[in-house]
Amino acid sequence: MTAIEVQSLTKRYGRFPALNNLTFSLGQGQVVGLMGENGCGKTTLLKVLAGVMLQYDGEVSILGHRPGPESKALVSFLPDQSFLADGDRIRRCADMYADFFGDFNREKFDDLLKFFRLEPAMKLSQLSKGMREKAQIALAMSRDARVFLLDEPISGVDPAARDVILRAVVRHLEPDSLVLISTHLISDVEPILDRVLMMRYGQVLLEGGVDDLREQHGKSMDQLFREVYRWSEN
Ligand SMILES: Nc1ncnc2c1ncn2[C@@H]1O[C@H](COP(=O)(O)OP(=O)(O)OP(=O)(O)O)[C@@H](O)[C@H]1O
Repeated sequence: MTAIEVQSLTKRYGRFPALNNLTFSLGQGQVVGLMGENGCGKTTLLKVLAGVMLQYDGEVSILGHRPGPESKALVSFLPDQSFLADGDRIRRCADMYADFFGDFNREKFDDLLKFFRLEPAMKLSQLSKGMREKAQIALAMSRDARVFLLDEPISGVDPAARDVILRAVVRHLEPDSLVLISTHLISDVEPILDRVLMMRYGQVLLEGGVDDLREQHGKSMDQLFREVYRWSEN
């Protein structure tokens, strides 16, 4: 079944189209890398899909729902900026998540905390950047959601932490879930990707299955990304 269907999506900030007649669809049961240069529209797209940005032109459907309360119940969104209050402890963040989201799964959360070697009593203000990213990923991935939208979940953390975070992303994934993960760290993310969606100027530049693209071009996604963007400049 199609998880995300986007047709002729345009989102303007003033007169500037951050998303420009964007069309694509993504099926369930895969991990998709959303890639592209700074400012190509990745965060804007994720915000529209997450239902936090409701003013746009075009058609967007998440498992058959327009972005809104019904789609939000099925979508777990990890924004690119920290959404947790510094003064809180991890335990309190989990309680708030459980209050807010009916599909919050405490067992998954406890497992992910252990996996990350984090303690419920830890205060957010005392966590390093990498530990904080881990706490946020643990919260976002502990929902029994159908679609996960992760905006740069491993930016600014060391390579070992990136690896652990990515393993956590796929740890409890249901076979029919879709994960859309935006990143500039392509070679780090590549091992968990089934598909890539490369964007430029608010449009799709290249889309395809990772195995097919590798076979077709004989290149890693990181190499392909560099090449595709070089071609499109000429
Ligand atoms: N609130 C805003 N007001 C005006 N312009 C905006 C706003 N948010 C984003 N933009 C512009 O829209 C375009 C797309 O921004 P967006 O943040 O979606 O890109 P991105 O691909 O996520 O970039 P990055 O890789 O740097 O995170 C950029 O040109 C940006 O300057």
